[in-house]
Amino acid sequence: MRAAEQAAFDTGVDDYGLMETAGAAAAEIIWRAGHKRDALILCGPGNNGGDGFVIARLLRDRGVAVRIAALGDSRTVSSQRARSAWDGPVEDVMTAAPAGQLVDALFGTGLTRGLDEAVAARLCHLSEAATTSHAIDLPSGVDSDSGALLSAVPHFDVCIALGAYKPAHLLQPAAAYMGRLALADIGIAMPTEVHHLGAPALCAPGANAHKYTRGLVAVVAGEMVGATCLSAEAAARSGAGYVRLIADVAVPVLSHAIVRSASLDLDRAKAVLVGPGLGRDDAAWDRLVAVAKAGGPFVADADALRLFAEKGFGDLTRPAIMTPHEGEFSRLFGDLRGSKIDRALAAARSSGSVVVYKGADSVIAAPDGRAAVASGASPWLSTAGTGDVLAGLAAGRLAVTGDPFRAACEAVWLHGDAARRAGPAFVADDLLATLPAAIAARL
Ligand SMILES: NC(=O)C1=CN([C@@H]2O[C@H](COP(=O)(O)OP(=O)(O)OC[C@H]3O[C@@H](n4cnc5c(N)ncnc54)[C@H](O)[C@@H]3O)[C@@H](O)[C@H]2O)[C@@H](O)CC1
Ligand SMILES: [K+]
Repeated sequence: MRAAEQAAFDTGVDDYGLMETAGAAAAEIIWRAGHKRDALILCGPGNNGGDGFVIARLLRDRGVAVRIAALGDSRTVSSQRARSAWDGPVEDVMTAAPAGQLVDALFGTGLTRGLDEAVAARLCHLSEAATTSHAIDLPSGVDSDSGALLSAVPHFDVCIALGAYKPAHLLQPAAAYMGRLALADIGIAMPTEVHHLGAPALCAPGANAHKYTRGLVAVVAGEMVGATCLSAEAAARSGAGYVRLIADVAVPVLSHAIVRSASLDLDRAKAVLVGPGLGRDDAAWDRLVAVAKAGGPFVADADALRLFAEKGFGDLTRPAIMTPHEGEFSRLFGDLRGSKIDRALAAARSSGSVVVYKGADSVIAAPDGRAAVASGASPWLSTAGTGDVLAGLAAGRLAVTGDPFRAACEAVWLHGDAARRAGPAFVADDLLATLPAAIAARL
């Protein structure tokens, strides 16, 4: 963000002009949400506080009863200018009375440490006392680059991101405190490769499609066929044309459309899934090695990730996609530094695989530096078997598209949307029923 701002300054945009633009964009969003409800604007010492002074002036010009409470003096040139354009009184944050709307312009991207305990408590109190609370750029107390909470932060109704989403807007734990995210355009082009995962555009099969052109997915079973079956069923509903389940043991209930093979028959497979229900014994490792040695694109999940973490990749073909949760990720890649986005990108770069680093904030990272973050997933997804469904979907979309990053993004989106459609308290099997509607919505 700082580099993008500097690039704008280099082309003649001035610092204060940018603050006026940011303040106007934020004021417009607040106005639409709250209209003439009275507002208390909390202004910090830096440019975030400067934005607050601009917002206050513009809301007052629209007839809103606005009060300002500042945390000390304004210390940057632009924020001093914004403050001098405000001719009303300035109260003290520690003593100001609450209002119907609270606007937090204490600290933004310049935050370097947590707020003083008393200030953080005051922010929480004033926010809870308001009907609507807005955070300008970021909730004060949130670390912009990692999404960590450096001090107590209230739950905001709206967070107005200025210019671009920062990692904290998408990553946990911070993202849970943002409420509705609003992106304010301040006319700065962001060179970032990190995106909020958007809805994919999917294609229906062409008029001449047949099952092989739509993609054959081979799903490799092992010890626990239940998990493998969930994956296979998800792959069968992913848009792929053919699912072959490779299992040399009896398989309980399965759609009749899923074809079984006792041998490791990967013929015509456009994608292979290995891991869910695989087991971790020598036979499981042999199967995994056989899949990797076959050389085609494959998705590794669950036990396959555990086995790779134990035994290393050696000179085996790397998975096209890996889908680790937190524990699997750290076993595979160790303690990497930086935000979850940084860690996912480092893992993708070092492994040469697309990495879906799962969680409440799943990060999809590609070896070439692209990344997308899926935030706002249903917390009901935290139930057994949903990972098997995601892995099946990823393999299915890989067979359809042939593009690991795109496939992983589509799979994560469809998985999240299927969960949303399933409502509360579903079991992983229920996602199979809502997947076709999730796909239909994206055609
Ligand atoms: N030209 C620009 O740089 C623009 C910046 N904008 C706004 O400016 C913000 C960044 O402004 P700043 O870099 O001035 O930083 P902030 O306003 O976020 O913070 C101000 C200063 O407070 C001090 N500080 C940090 N943590 C503290 C703590 N816990 N307690 C007490 N003091 C603390 C630091 O010295 C920091 O530089 C953005 O989030 C955005 O809201 C927008 O106005 C758009 C234009
Ligand atoms: K803020």
